Amino acid sequence: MGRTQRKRRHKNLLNFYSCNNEKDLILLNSWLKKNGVRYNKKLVLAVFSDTGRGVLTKKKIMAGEELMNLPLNLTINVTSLLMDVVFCSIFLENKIPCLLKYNYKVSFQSLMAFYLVYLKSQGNECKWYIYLESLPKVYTVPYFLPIEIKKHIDDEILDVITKQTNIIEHSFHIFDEILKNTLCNTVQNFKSYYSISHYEWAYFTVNTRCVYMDLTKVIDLQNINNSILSLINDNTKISLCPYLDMINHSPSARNETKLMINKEVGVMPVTKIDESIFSDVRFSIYTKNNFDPYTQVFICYGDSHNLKLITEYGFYLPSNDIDFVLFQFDKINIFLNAVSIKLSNDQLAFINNHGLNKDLYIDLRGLSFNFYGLLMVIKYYYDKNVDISRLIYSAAICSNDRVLIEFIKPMVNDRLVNIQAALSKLSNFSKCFTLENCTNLMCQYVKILEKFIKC
Ligand SMILES: C[S@@+](CC[C@H](N)C(=O)[O-])C[C@H]1O[C@@H](n2cnc3c(N)ncnc32)[C@H](O)[C@@H]1O
Repeated sequence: MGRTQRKRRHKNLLNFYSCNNEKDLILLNSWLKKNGVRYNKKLVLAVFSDTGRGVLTKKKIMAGEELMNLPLNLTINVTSLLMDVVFCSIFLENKIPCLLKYNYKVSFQSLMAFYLVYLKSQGNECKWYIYLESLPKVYTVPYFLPIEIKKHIDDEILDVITKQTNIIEHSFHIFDEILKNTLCNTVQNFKSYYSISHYEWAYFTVNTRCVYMDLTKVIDLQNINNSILSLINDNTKISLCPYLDMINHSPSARNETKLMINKEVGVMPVTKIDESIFSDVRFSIYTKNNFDPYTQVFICYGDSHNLKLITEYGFYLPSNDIDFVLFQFDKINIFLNAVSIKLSNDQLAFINNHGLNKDLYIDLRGLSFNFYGLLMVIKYYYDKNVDISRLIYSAAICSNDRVLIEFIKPMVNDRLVNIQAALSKLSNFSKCFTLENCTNLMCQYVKILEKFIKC
């Protein structure tokens, strides 16, 4: 090993420690191997100072290399729920016709969460016990912040939490009623284990760890009327994949997944699926990046702006220049009324038809296209010298009309002052990781708005 290489390795070594001694992870590794997981020999689990637990490579990884692949029956996906006879009988043997009553009423994510609680309630008798034990015990999403802190965090963060709360409470109660009325008498443990806190944990396990998995090539999900899938109002394309879900996110990572189907399994009807078929189907993930020896391996989870990362995954990326501050159309209207501007019906129709009531935000580059277009409609719609439709499309090229920017600055300033006041209130609470994520994002909002006001 040359001097530069030794130095680099030493520097990287400072950023993590290995998980070799952690009981849960040793058990997880041997359980996965026993059940047919194949992962790149260069990879090991480690704890990193900046991201926590993740995956480290001991040797160089080149773009195009497979990171890991696992048999489908070692993932928790839609077929796992459908093949679980006892779980399905909770719904199918019930005092209420729940498939009808709750037709299209819950998301697949909620159903997966309910299934996870069911698995968890089985303790060490569950096939997934070792995997379930290796999962985080708590999540750092702001959903779990105490109410007195939530009162002061920014509206955008609060909006997401409110939506999450509605979904979680609504689906929790539906499943609660189904469980209370089931005639299946082998789920007594589950009945006493099922609680809002266990359901919340399961919901965020699914939220933070699921990967996209499209099984339409192997199962036919069309005729689902008499199956538990008639409850769901979205698609089933998410899955929990042990070990793969140990890989952390980087916005610059690029990767691809694919289903590897060995023998001709055809497209199975929902009613005919059985476990043996799926040992011949494997799920594989490839990276399109190079990773140096003794560095962390990342994949990309999708959107990387901090509002999403904080509220859905519980972490914050510093110096993230894709962050933006949203302004709701309703709030802009309130500002307009305060400065004695009332939009006419024609203006409102134009705004609706052009979608100018959505995606209204300011980022480090300034006003979004829609925000700028909306301001144009407000200011120039009745100007006889202006063709408003043409003008809006010119906004894609040039968006620095001082009249429009100066016009909106008081509203932007109000927003800035409110965030600063909220930050000052939040500074009185004792620090915790989740609160810090929120205040970091709010400081980022301050930076964006100050830059806009100063321009
Ligand atoms: C799919 S899991 C990855 C493994 C996880 N770190 C663990 O300990 O089990 C996703 C979670 O990892 C954490 N995470 C992922 N990427 C991160 C990053 N770049 N920085 C900090 N935390 C990250 C977040 O808590 C996120 O909810």
